[in-house]
Order: sequence, then C-alpha cells, then structure tokens
Amino acid sequence: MNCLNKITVIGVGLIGGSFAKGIKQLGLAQQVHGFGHNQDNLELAVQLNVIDSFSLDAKSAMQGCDLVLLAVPLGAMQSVLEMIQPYLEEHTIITDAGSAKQSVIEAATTVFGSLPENFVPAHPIAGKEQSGVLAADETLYVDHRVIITPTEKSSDAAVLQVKALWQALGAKVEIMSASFHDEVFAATSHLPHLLAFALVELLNEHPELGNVFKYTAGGFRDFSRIASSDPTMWRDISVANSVAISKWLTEYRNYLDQMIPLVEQQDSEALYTLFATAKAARDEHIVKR
Ligand SMILES: NC(=O)c1ccc[n+]([C@@H]2O[C@H](COP(=O)([O-])OP(=O)(O)OC[C@H]3O[C@@H](n4cnc5c(N)ncnc54)[C@H](O)[C@@H]3O)[C@@H](O)[C@H]2O)c1
Ligand SMILES: O=C(O)C(=O)C[C@]1(C(=O)O)C=C[C@@H](O)C=C1
Repeated sequence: MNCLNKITVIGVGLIGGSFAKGIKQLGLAQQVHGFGHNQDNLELAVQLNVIDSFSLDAKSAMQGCDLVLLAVPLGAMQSVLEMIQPYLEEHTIITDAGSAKQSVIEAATTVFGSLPENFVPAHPIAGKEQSGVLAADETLYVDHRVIITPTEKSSDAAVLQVKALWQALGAKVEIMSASFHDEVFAATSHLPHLLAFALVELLNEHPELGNVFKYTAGGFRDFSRIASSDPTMWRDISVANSVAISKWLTEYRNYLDQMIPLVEQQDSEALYTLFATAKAARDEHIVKR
C-alpha cells in the first residue's frame, strides 16, 4: 500500500499505541504523530518508539494529517471530535477504534451536522486486560478481525484506505452495519466482561467466605481475567451500548433462571445435554479456530 505522509493517533494507549507502533515499524507513514492531553504519556510513547512526534494542541496535530485515529475511551470521542473539527483538512480521513459504533456515529453527527465522507468508524477485535502505552504491541492485530461500519456518507475511497491500513497490520477486515455490530459485540464481548466484573464483585461482597480468592485456581483465573480491564473503558462501553447490553444481560439472567431448577432438581440428563452441547459449540468455533 502507498505510504501516507502523516498519521495522527489521538489516545496513545494500548489500542492507539499498538496501531501507531505497527504503522511505524512497517513504514506505512512518514510521520506517526500522537496527540493527547498527557505530556508524560506522549513523551514515553516517543521513547518507546511507538510514535515519532507529538503535540498537545489540536491545530498542529491535524496539520498535514492524512489520517487520524481516535483511540480514546468512548466517553471522550465527542469532545475529541469537537477539538479537532476546526483544524481538519479537506482530505483527512477520520477513523476510530471504539468498542461500540452507534455512539461514535451519533457523536460525529452532533459535531459535524452532516457526516463527512472521510469519516470511517471501525473497531479492532483485539485487546487485552492491560491498558496504556506500555502494553502497546505491534503484533496485537495480526490474525484478528477489524470491523468497519461505514456510514451512508463514507466514501469508498476512505473505506478502502482504512481497510488497507488494518490489513497491512495483519488484520482480517469485515464490513457490517453499526447497529448489527453493537448487537453482536454486546453478546460476544460486552456481556462476558460485565459477567466477569459481576462474579469478582459478588465474591468480594461475601466476607463470610474469608479471603475466598486464595481458593481460586485456573478456572476462576480464566473466567475473571477480563475483570482486570480498565474501569473507565467498560463504564463508557456500558453507557454507550446500554440498550443491547441490558438486553443480553436479561437474556443471560433468563438462561440462569432456566438452569437453576435443573441443578435444584438434580436433572442429570438435562444438565449433561446442556454442558455437552456447549462444549461441542466451543470446541468447534473457538478451540479449533
Ligand atoms: N482495550 C481493549 O481491549 C480494546 C479493544 C478494542 C477497542 N478498544 C477501544 O479503544 C479505545 C481505547 O482503549 P485502550 O484500551 O487503548 O485504552 P487506554 O487507556 O490504553 O488508552 C486510551 C488513551 O486515551 C487517552 N485519553 C483519554 N481521554 C482522552 C481525551 N479526552 N483526549 C485525549 N486523549 C485521551 C488516555 O490518556 C490514553 O492514553 C476505547 O474506545 C476502547 O473502547 C479497546
Ligand atoms: O482480550 C481481551 O482482554 C479483550 O478484552 C479484548 C476485547 C474482547 O475480546 O472482548 C475487548 C473489547 C474490545 O472492544 C475488543 C476486544
């Protein structure tokens, strides 16, 4: 793919930093620039070879910028768009990495009025429970999906440019509508995170068990790993995708309501069927992937 002149990453943390580091290592832009509000973090990002340069003012961050990636928590998307909007150049492609897509499109609609044709919302389906630039990893996106949810206004050329960048980082790009995206990822990503937070907190709130965490092993560790994720990020996702997440939490509660009597009534046949069906689905779709 063609080398861009300048890419600016706003929010040089795990996701923005991994993107920047990959772009820089592959030489996909002459200048990988960071923009944010935390000077110490941006200086560290330069030291770690994640970005080439940074600025603390939106005007210089946007000057000569071919593509800007917003990798800030969902709750900060609108204010960041407001900050850069006056300085965006005609040709600058605006994309993001937010974990929910309709809220980012709503934020952009509020800021721009009519959505720019260079605006291409996206979401890399890769991450870890750590956050911050120290966790940035240029291989994070290799063999992972990136979902692009173009708006009605997104131009084909802008979508192709965003797609090409993610593919160059090793990702498998898929296109879908923002509403379908938010429904699917409420079920596969947002729901498990909320369940993990809930399980850890449930046990935390039972002091009669003593320090129950000392009696946990691999099963609890695997299930609860994602409860170590960033609380700001998950607060913002829960608020941004509240309709779909609350729907899937309710579905899960209803499922537990059906499961409880099976355990109470020691219905071994029904329990075995449930566990065997779930194991077969996981082995087929997750383990062998
Ligand atoms: N962590 C994951 O697994 C994951 C995966 C896919 C997408 N995402 C999405 O990517 C985005 C970033 O997540 P992350 O895990 O990289 O978080 P992070 O905490 O590692 O990085 C976020 C960065 O944004 C900066 N920031 C926060 N508010 C800002 C503001 N108002 N202006 C400028 N900079 C600001 C922070 O200083 C930090 O450097 C979020 O929208 C998240 O939903 C996260
Ligand atoms: O692997 C992890 O720790 C993640 O949380 C990554 C994960 C997920 O798989 O649910 C979390 C949020 C994202 O928006 C995308 C990916």
